Amino acid sequence: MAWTRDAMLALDARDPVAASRDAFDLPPGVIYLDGNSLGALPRATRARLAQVVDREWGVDLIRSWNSADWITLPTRVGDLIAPLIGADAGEVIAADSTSANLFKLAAGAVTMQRRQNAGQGRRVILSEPGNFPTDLYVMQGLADLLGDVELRTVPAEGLADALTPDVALLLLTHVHYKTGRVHDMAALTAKAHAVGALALWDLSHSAGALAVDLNGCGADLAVGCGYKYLNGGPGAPAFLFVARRHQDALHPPLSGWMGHAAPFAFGDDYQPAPGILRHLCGTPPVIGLSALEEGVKVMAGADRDALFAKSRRLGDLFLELVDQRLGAHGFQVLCPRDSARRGSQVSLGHDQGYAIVQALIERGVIGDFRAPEVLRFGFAPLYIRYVDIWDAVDHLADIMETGLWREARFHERAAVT
Ligand SMILES: Cc1ncc(COP(=O)(O)O)c(C=O)c1O
Ligand SMILES: Nc1c(O)cccc1C(=O)C[C@H](N)C(=O)O
Repeated sequence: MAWTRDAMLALDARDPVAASRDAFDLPPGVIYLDGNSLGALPRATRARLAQVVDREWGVDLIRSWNSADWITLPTRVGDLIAPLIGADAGEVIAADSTSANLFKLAAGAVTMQRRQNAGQGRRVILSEPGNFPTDLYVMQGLADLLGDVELRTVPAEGLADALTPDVALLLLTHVHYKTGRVHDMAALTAKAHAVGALALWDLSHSAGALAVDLNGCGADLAVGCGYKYLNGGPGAPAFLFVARRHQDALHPPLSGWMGHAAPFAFGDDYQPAPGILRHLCGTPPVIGLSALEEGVKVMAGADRDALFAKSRRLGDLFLELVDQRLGAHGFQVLCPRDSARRGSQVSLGHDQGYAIVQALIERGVIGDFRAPEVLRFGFAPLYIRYVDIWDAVDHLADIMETGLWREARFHERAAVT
């Protein structure tokens, strides 16, 4: 079917989750297709931060750890995130960054495997080339630190066969940040378990974007970002998940006082807290966690089936419009066309990708560019409308037809892309 702008407006009029856009403060004139990198600002966050800063910090000062319940923020936010990723209450905590959490869980998992009989001879952390850089870098650092551990990377198609009895841990990003491709979490986790390995999933591009069922898939461990689809704000705390069955045996490598069983007893010897709490390290970042709590609340209050169905539809429509309108301009589709195999993003390849993205941003259509030549458009289903998809592709077609992207100013590279 040849889509029209009016047809998109009609889809918005019938969209059961359209009203969730009102929970956000979006700048006028901007089509924001970068919520997969930094989510938009929820309206409630402004008031919450004013309350935290002006009242809780400004007036009540240190008393707020108790009176405003600052101390339970990490577990409270973790419990709010849990249903979004198929986890139970008490299995998720909000803490640190995704990079730090990757280290904490991978180090905990590998050393746990070593202590257990099944760990004899297991020295491989298996991942894939082209995984998000921090995932690979942190594992390289961990391998260096432990000395007898090797990071092995195998392309996606070969991962199932590469799960051999020397593997201690499978570490994968569920939705690939560049291509949007989704791994089969259930099948790969089952294969990992069949050889005695554990599975650690990076859900940075999954949480709040598509249905995730960690416990349904038997996943062992997971991490993910708070500032993307969970709308926690720039540098928001991340989250981590430890399946209940591993919680007693998994020792945190960063054995900080906030993960102690009795932090305010101030004893000399470390005793891990029971359950998920032991994965806290230092003092929780209260302002960041308060913002994250507001972001997650918006998602927690929405109809997630409708939301995730909308995600898939937005991506499908974007691709249909690209096929209809951009055929002559040298774009390649780099993401899966099947929405069941794709996260909430579309990735296109073009050798002038950087300049094209800059020209789009100047028009108020904010996507992003990932080297060497990927244009990435993320669809945060809470606030992206069907008509935004039409308008974004319309601008893209115009930029290509007029050759606007050729202007020299669009070719200068910024430090952060
Ligand atoms: C898949 C993935 N993992 C980890 C990160 C980084 O986590 P952080 O920089 O918050 O530690 C990102 C994005 O920055 C990501 O896309
Ligand atoms: N965390 C970011 C940052 O501090 C600056 C710029 C971008 C980011 C990102 O989140 C990148 C993102 N994870 C990606 O998928 O490319």
